[in-house]
Amino acid sequence: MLNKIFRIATRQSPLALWQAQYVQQRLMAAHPGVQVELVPMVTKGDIILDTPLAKVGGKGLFVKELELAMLENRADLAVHSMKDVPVDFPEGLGLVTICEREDPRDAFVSNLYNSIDELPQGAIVGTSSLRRQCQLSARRPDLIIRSLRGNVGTRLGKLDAGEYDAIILAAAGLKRLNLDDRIRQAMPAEISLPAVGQGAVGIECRLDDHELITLLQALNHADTDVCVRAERAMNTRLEGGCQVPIGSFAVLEDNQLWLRGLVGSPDGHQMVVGERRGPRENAVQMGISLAEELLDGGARDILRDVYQGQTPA
Ligand SMILES: NCc1[nH]cc(CCC(=O)O)c1CC(=O)O
Repeated sequence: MLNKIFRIATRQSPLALWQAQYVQQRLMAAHPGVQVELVPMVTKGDIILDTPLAKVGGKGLFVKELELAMLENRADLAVHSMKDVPVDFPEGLGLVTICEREDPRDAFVSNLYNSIDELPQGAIVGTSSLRRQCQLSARRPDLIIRSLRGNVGTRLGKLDAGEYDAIILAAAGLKRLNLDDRIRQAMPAEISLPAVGQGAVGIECRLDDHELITLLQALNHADTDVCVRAERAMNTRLEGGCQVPIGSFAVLEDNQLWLRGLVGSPDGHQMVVGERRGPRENAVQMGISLAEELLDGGARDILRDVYQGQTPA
């Protein structure tokens, strides 16, 4: 029996707290005697709420403060939605565990309509995700996409106040917060290819904390881990930040990995898609080769347009 306290740095949105408490409970249940505390923090991403994320420096805004706390030994681990974790980590920190994935799909949420296809001409849909906007507009060019930020409760509040006819949220967040009944349509990957890592929770810590890393292995979910690795490998090879609509989604079927990828323009006019099937051992290689196929198939031009001249190799 270990008598040790580990500290989880966490944001304070209901979803972030749910995820931190989930890891806290699972870690204590797996290792009797281990104590786990939460260290609640405020990040820049929580403060800047009025601007689309792509414009204020991206998803890293939600993790920097948590990473600093670990580097300065004010906390030992951080729990992230894998979707929000940038591809690079600061020196000394790394992603050591990926927990079992919740529903990876995007959820169509509305008080009036049951699916995107039911929306009337010119309906207003709330999302600040370029990936969701791209795929919605490709299917329904008539829709008006309006920005939507804030935590899950805030976004639902804006829908209920009548600011939108429908909004798109991650099914995983709604399910974790017991808001499943708000989901009108869990959108299949064919309609909305999810974001890299969507629905999965990952754990970051100091790479020299061998004791913690060993304890965390009990929470790792091998199948989710391999899927998210393939998705992240694709994203890394694309060198796409969050200014580009990118979807990447892997599933396992009898130990065969099926990885699908998408790069598009925000208006949905351009969309490059591809897929790979192969043994799970090849997850990372499949992600890289799919990214290269997408780049050659038009994604390089889309990325170039977005970044104006900074061509990925
Ligand atoms: N970008 C914010 C964010 N990060 C993770 C989730 C949901 C849970 C998940 O994907 O793990 C959400 C909300 C949303 O996209 O609706």
